[in-house]
Amino acid sequence: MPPPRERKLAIMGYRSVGKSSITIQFVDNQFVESYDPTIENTFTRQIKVLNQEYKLNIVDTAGQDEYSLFPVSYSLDIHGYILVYSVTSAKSFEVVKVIYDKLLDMVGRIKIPIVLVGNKTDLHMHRKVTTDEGQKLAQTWNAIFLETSAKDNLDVQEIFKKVILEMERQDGNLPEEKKCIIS
Ligand SMILES: Nc1nc2c(ncn2[C@@H]2O[C@H](COP(=O)(O)OP(=O)(O)OP(=O)(O)O)[C@@H](O)[C@H]2O)c(=O)[nH]1
Repeated sequence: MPPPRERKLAIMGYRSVGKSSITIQFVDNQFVESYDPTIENTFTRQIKVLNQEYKLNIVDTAGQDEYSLFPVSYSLDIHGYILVYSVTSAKSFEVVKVIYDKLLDMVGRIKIPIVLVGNKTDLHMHRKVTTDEGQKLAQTWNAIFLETSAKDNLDVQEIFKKVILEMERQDGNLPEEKKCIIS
């Protein structure tokens, strides 16, 4: 067995979009209904993707708004980013765009593994951001897009698998997706 590859991820987004809930659902398989604003927490979980073990260190960051300075520490030694908004909050969708722009400025690289996540899909009646809007934004970033519910544990694991695959792809360890096959 090859040794686990250690990778560090940051999960960012506006306040109360479900960053901690996604992380805790992934690490502990549980959902907490109460709201406790995060300052900063780091979680660890090992996960196997394509026969390779990964030790993920996940930095659950404090909620940001459009005026927050992008913390310099989140631009160093982070292998991938999970940018979260809530499908019930148009404001959180606007803020995630601002965070993305700051991220690009700080990191100074065009190619960064990013997964854009629209969380809280279980709250159908309160939806303010359509799937199409999320998908289009991710396309402009060349990022991966997922809608999730941390409450229902819907596609939460997928976020972390996708970010690992994207890291490996950008490192040249996976073949580019074939868009067109001519035989
Ligand atoms: N219905 C529903 N509620 C959710 C979901 N995810 C999170 N919540 C709730 O939303 C509130 C905020 O969740 P957190 O996970 O603390 O959000 P956060 O983004 O970490 O918040 P900050 O630490 O302030 O940045 C809590 O009351 C959660 O229970 C979800 O998928 N569905």
